[in-house]
Amino acid sequence: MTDAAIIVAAGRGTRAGGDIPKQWQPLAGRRVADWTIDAIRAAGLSPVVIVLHPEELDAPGLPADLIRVAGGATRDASVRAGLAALDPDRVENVLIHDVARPCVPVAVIEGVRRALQTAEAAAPGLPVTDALWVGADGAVAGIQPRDGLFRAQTPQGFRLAPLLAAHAAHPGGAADDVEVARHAGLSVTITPGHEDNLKITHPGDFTRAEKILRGQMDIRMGNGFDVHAFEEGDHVWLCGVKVAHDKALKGHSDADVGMHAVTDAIYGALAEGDIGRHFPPSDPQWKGAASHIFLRHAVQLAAEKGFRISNVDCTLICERPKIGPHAAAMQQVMAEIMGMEVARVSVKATTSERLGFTGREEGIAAIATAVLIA
Ligand SMILES: Nc1ccn([C@@H]2O[C@H](COP(=O)(O)OP(=O)(O)OP(=O)(O)O)[C@@H](O)[C@H]2O)c(=O)n1
Ligand SMILES: C[C@](O)(CO)[C@H](O)COP(=O)(O)O
Repeated sequence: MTDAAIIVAAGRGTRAGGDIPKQWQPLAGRRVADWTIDAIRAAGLSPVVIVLHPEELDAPGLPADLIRVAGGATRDASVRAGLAALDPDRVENVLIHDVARPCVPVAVIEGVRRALQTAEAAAPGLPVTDALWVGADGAVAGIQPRDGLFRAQTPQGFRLAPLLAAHAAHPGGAADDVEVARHAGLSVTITPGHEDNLKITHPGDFTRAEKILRGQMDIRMGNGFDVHAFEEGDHVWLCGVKVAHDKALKGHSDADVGMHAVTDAIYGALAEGDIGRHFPPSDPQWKGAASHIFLRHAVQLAAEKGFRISNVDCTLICERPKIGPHAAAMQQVMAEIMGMEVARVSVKATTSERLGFTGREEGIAAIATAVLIA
């Protein structure tokens, strides 16, 4: 039995403004929804259902393992659609989260899951700390005691079977799933919420969320440098592309000097040494190996450590062959290997003005930079 998640993302975000619904608007270099999905997946919840507006069911760029479901006209209708996609024989608990809360700290999610070990329902809340007024016509008409009042957050967690029954019995129009659960008589434990777990509701909330996410980011940068000498041959491999040439590059593997520099930049950002440490040249199994094996390993290692590659930039240093005609293809191949957008992969070249070993056409050098973000 597993703990599943439902991310409700079918709303229109009318209060947030903008040309597109808030979940698809940019936030700290990605879309709001991308941050929310990553936060939920990082907590180890599985399966993850995402409830989308019927016209956005084929939204691009979402992880392939998400279960996509069409939502309804209200939040509770969307939650019911998400619940229907879960298998009660396999899912014990379900955590329901607003896509509009992209900065949810993992501790908030863990707090809910921990409480569900004994409670039938649990949700994060923050005690109200400001004085509360009742307003009328722009004036204070009364004071509302704040004792015992909480601001409700998500994810809200429940045993799946009782929550399904609670939603089936509810007349509709609930603000959240805690309201539905309580209507059915379930007891809901309050777990610690967090100020960072704001719900993007109005235009100014994007700036607040961006500050929080940028503050949480772990940004690493690495560089890589590699050189391979020429030998007799009729082509070279550069950044995954076979380029016809009147020489070949000499090396233990396929001698793809550009891909090696990028791979070393990723290892460098992770403080994980270089290719030679992970694929020793003394090991005969790597003789003639295609360099994408090394690059894939570095990318996998980054993912295991919780990093995604934000961008890479590689400069090839040679007089010949001319790189310009092949640069777009090189970027495409490298992006595919790394699972990145092509626009985040740069391959360019320079000569060394006929100076030094590259100038004398004795070999090719490559330098690369990679930025990783967790
Ligand atoms: N029919 C709806 C309405 C809301 N939601 C989701 O419920 C969450 C909380 O709702 P809210 O913040 O109010 O989002 P919107 O409904 O999109 O915003 P607005 O009310 O400003 O239009 C959001 O993640 C939203 O996508 C949903 O899945 N289906
Ligand atoms: C579910 C919720 O985020 C808990 O605070 C909140 O009730 C959603 O309210 P909205 O009016 O749909 O934004």
